[in-house]
Amino acid sequence: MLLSRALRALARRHCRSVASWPRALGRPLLPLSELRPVRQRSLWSSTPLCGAKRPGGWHGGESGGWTDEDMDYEEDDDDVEDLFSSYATPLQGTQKILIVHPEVKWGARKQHCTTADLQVAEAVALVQSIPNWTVVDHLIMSTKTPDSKFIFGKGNFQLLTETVKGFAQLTAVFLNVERLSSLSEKELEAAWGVKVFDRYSMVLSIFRYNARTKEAKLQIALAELPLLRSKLKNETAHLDQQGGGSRYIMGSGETFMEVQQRLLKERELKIKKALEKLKNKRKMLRTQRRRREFPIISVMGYTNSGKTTLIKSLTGDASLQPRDQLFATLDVTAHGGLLPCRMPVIYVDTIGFLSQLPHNLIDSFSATLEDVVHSDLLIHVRDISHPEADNQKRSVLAVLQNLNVPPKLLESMIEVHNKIDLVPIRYDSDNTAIPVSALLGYGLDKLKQSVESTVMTNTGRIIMTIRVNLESPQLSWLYKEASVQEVKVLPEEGSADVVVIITNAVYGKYKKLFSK
Ligand SMILES: Nc1nc2c(ncn2[C@@H]2O[C@H](COP(=O)(O)OP(=O)(O)OP(=O)(O)O)[C@@H](O)[C@H]2O)c(=O)[nH]1
Ligand SMILES: [Mg+2]
Repeated sequence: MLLSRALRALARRHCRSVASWPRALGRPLLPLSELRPVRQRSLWSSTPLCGAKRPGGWHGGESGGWTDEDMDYEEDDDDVEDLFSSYATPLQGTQKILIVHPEVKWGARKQHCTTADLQVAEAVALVQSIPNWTVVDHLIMSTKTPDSKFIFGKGNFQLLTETVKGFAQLTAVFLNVERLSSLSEKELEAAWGVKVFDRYSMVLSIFRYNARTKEAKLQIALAELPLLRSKLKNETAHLDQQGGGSRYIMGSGETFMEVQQRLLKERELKIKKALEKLKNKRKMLRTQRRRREFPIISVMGYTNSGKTTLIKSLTGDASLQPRDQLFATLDVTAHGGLLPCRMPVIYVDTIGFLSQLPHNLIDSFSATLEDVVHSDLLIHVRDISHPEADNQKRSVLAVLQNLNVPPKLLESMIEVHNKIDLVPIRYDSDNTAIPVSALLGYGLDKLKQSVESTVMTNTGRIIMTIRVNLESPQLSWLYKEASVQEVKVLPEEGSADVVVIITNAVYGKYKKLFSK
């Protein structure tokens, strides 16, 4: 690694380089060549449901409202592309990035639950999520003034500037802080002569790279608005210094600042309106699923914990593409599966969580997470081999709390301890959590049993035997409205004993229709 003389001095005196840190926290990342974007069009995948017969209307049915094409597209695609592309973080080409992690050693801003090394490791994994973005080196540098314009004290900042300038090929610096003010960003870029990222703009770049659907693109466009607003503030301040920012534009009755603010407001309204339309559509899809009474199981957890891999193992859906990459899944997709009792269920794959994500970034994606709130069961997937597993759990639970998930749903949540194949000793979870390896298929039977019993309880379903008259439409009605498990024909009596999984409401309807 190319270390300038200044950097070596700096590393010796003021900071620790973590160049030896294992990639992606101990697990080798996939070669970059394998990290290509793959369009995930898997909602209601056409993969057979573990060899079972699809229930009527499973793949579209009479209402035809079951595929992600429905969420995907209408006449105003051009508008969305316009909103998405008119402000782009620099994605093209190769980026060679120096990661700088400001470490606060004392006071209220000190992070107690984690270490600087682990935070740097996550920053490395973030950068490496985008193909052709590489980490040139990473530094941990202490600061007593993390909120100041230059983040570091004068001496450290000077040394850091020399270091940055010592890297001939460097294209960007990633300062591992939640959010830089646009003034700081501008001044740091001026001092270092390269692009400067904070966590907000880094995560947005990854989102941009992975966004495929209209909804994801609009959410990103919304999340970029605060950046545009603070940039505008800076530009106007700069123009004001030259006496231009608050001058009226001829004939318009508005100043430059006012025109720009108005355009941003219009943009925001347009994005929100388009998102609202999609939200209504999502609601409609949910209602349709409900009408068919398939239980919905949302699989959520920290990014890269193995959510997509787990759903792939549970459903056999070959179209799912798990990747060793942060935020590989940006769009909520649904996948049909069968429980051991052969009841069809829907597994919903969700966007991963990340600690220290600015609130408005989460807010922009909250519509996507609404499906979580409306599920019948939550599965929390944790990468138990990860050194930050406990902190990750805390972050996930904090976000769930903010989403106003009903307490009953939270209490019945199943915790899955994934990646046990990476834990060197025999793994036994210390509580009710279920240890699995989604990749190798360990522990899945126990998980399915637990999912089945919790889904039954949460949705008020029961297994019962109903005697039906074979001359009446009772049996075909049950096939349509409930989940028929077994039919034992009694030829002499012209009837059959039918084992069904049925909700109380549907059983009530059955009795009303067929009891004499
Ligand atoms: N060794 C091992 N690797 C696993 C296991 N489960 C998932 N992985 C790997 O972990 C990486 C991330 O898996 P994903 O399923 O994409 O994780 P995710 O939670 O969906 O990630 P995001 O969509 O980015 O939030 C992939 O490289 C998987 O192969 C497991 O049980 N054992
Ligand atoms: Mg995923």
